[in-house]
Amino acid sequence: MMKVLVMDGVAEEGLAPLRQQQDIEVVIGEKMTEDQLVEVIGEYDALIVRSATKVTSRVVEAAKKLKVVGRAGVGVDNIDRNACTNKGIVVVNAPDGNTIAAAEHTMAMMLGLARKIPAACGKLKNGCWDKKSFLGVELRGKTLGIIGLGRIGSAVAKRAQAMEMQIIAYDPYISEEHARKMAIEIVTLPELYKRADFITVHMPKTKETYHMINKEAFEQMKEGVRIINCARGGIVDEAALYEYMVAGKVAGAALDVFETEPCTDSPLLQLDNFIATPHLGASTQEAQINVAVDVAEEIIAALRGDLVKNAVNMPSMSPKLLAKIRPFLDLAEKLGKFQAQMLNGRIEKVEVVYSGELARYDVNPLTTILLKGLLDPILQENVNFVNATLVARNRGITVVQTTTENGEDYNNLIKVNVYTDKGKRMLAGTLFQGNDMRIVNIDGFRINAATTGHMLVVPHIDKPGIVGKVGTIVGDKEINIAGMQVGRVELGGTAIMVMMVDNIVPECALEEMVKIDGVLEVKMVSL
Ligand SMILES: NC(=O)C1=CN([C@@H]2O[C@H](COP(=O)(O)OP(=O)(O)OC[C@H]3O[C@@H](n4cnc5c(N)ncnc54)[C@H](O)[C@@H]3O)[C@@H](O)[C@H]2O)C=CC1
Ligand SMILES: O=C(O)C(=O)COP(=O)(O)O
Repeated sequence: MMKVLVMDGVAEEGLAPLRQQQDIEVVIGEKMTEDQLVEVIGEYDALIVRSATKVTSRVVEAAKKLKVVGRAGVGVDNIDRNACTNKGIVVVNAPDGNTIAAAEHTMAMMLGLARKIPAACGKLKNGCWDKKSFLGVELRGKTLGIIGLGRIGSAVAKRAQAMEMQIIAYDPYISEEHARKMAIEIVTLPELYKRADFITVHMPKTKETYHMINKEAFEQMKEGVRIINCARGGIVDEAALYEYMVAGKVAGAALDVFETEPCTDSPLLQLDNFIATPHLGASTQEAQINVAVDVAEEIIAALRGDLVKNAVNMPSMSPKLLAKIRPFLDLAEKLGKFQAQMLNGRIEKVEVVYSGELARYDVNPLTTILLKGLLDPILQENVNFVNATLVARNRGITVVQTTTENGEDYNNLIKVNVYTDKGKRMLAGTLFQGNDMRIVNIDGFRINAATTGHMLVVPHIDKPGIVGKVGTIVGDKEINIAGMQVGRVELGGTAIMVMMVDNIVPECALEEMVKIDGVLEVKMVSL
């Protein structure tokens, strides 16, 4: 039975797919300290959190069976991704489910600021009918500066356009074409600060974005600017914001997120023109069901060893791409595993060439799984789809990946050259119609071998008697020979024999074979 710990009040409706699994037990956790989580995490195979639970390196280290951490939401800054990656734990999020909720909350904040609704409401509830103090401004005709034009930023832009605002945006990672299609003007950050009446941020908290809205930024802004942060606490420097609000340069600010959460004692909370909500951007019924369902499906996929769509620490892919490349993933892993058993010496470089139809796809996931196949049998540590690239890099292995339209004689071909301190090995495989996986080349010798079972790979000098002698040794060990292939380039030169056998041939028999005159090397490969 696999156990999933669900924290932070993830919507029950969304957990139904998990509860339907016969072999998965769902445990709803109460709020825990780091120490408490460290104590219990060892029993769990999966953990689901929102933003409150911090999945620190200590928690990850204490995990014994943990395979996946799911974030029922977007931001994963509360999860130590590096620690998870090192340990081969998948981190998944649910990036689409709360976009509208966060965008609508941003609009609510903007309107609340423009019309001072919270302060007016508060005064009225205290028995004061004050019409004079709450003269507002209209959104129509104002310039909205959006920093971070991703899912939420774009959804905010669309809604603000309906309010007849002019939208300018700064996002160094999106194309101008994308912005132009949405009738948004891309500008530099200083220009955005200079022109915007309202500024809203919608990017992750990173080293780059931490305190991005600081004194220096406020200095460049318009008198009377209004600031909204429904993204992450810390993007706006709260001390600087307070200073510029008190000085009157910032006419109003609305924060849904704070550098330290929960936050109940910030001096900002004393200011009338400051609006705050306790990290409610994603808190709609709809969004909570969406993200819970999405994350539950991803958790099931990860626990079953299937590929997940929204992994944040490994190559993930759209269902469409996944459907296309899934059979190639199996082939790539087999090629890696095959090469691992053929190698002599320390791996220095892995070169993967994808050709034919493969040149049209994103082949990064193929290289990752090939590395997993290659490194997992060799290394003591657990190598998987999450940490394979990192493990290779940490071991100083150079990985080169190229694509070419020219598939030689095949519709598709994956060729792997592995360079070690003892030389180079080449292996190529293809997928024929009907997902028939084949090894078609070993070290330059053309063959046609299946990618399952056990095989003896014997490079030798092409001369009579060798195949028979190898076969006799196999037979003496009572091992059945299921099939055989010989690849050679020229008569009397070197050749390769691939003998399919029903069982693993013992080491002592391999030693006997190496002594046969003309045998150059003997490798036992099991796939
Ligand atoms: N308050 C809440 O409850 C919620 C907060 N969020 C937060 O909102 C933020 C945005 O979420 P999404 O739009 O879904 O993410 P996204 O990944 O679709 O968009 C983020 C955008 O920020 C841009 N960006 C990254 N670094 C930047 C930089 N230095 N300067 C300018 N732009 C930069 C990226 O290019 C990307 O276009 C995240 O931090 C997320 O955690 C999301 C949902 C709810
Ligand atoms: O999805 C996000 O990034 C959020 O910030 C939502 O946080 P929450 O799940 O409401 O704690």
